[in-house]
Amino acid sequence: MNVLELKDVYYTYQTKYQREEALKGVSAAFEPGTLNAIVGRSGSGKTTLLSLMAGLDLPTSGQVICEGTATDRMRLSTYRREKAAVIYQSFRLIPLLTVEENIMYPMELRGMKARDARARAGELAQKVNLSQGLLGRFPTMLSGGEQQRVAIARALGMDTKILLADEPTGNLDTENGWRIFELLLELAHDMGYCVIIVTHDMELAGRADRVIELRDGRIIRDGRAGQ
Ligand SMILES: Nc1ncnc2c1ncn2[C@@H]1O[C@H](COP(=O)(O)OP(=O)(O)OP(=O)(O)O)[C@@H](O)[C@H]1O
Repeated sequence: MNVLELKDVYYTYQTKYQREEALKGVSAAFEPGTLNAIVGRSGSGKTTLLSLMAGLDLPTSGQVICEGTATDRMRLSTYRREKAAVIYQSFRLIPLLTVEENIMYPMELRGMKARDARARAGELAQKVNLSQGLLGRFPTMLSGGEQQRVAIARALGMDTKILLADEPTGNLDTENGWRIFELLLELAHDMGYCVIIVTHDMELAGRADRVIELRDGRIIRDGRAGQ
C-alpha cells in the first residue's frame, strides 16, 4: 500500500521575467517501511520535488496524494503538521531552546501537555541514540551529528508516517553521515516510516532501498539500488 503518490507532477517557477519548468511529469509511489533516495545533478528538480511532498506548495499540475487524499484537497498547513515531517541539512534547531525543548516543541504546538511531551522527548532521544545527558544542553554545544539526531527526534515527535530529508548528511563528515543514514534506514525498516531523502552522495544512495534519479525535471531512473 502506498503512503505517498506523485501523479504526473509538473512545477513551474514563474518570476517576473522568466519561467522555469522545474518538474515535468513526475510520477512515483512510495511505500511505508522503505528508504528512498532522490539523486540527480544540480538543478534537476530534487529540492522542488521534496518541497511539494513536504506540502510547502502545490504542483502547477498533477497531484501529490497522501493516503488517498491529494494535497490540493486539504489545507497545506494541516498536511505539514500531520503528514510529513522534514529534516534539513542545516538541522534548523532553535538555538535558544535546549535539546529537550527542541524535541518537545512540535508536540506542545499540537497541544500535548508539557509533562507528556517531556516524557516522549526522552523516549525519542533514546530512539535516535542521544544520551540523556545531552538533553539539557543548547544545540550549539553539540556536534553536527548530535544536532542532526535532535532534528530527527523532533521530526519523529510530529507522529507522521512520512519523513523527508533534504541532504541530511550534507553537513556531516563521512562517518557521522553514515551513522545518520543508518538511523534513517532503521526508522524505515524497524518502525515502518516512509523515508525519502535527497542526496548528492551516490554511495549512500546505493544503500537505499530505491533510487530515483532526476534529470531536467524528469525521472530517468527508478529502481532498487544497484539496478
Ligand atoms: N525560487 C526559484 N525561482 C526560479 N527558479 C527556481 C527557483 N528554485 C529553483 N529554481 C529552478 O528550478 C530548477 C530545479 O531546482 P531545484 O532546486 O529543485 O534543483 P536541485 O536538483 O535540488 O538542485 P541542487 O542539487 O543544486 O540543490 C533549477 O533550474 C532551478 O534554477
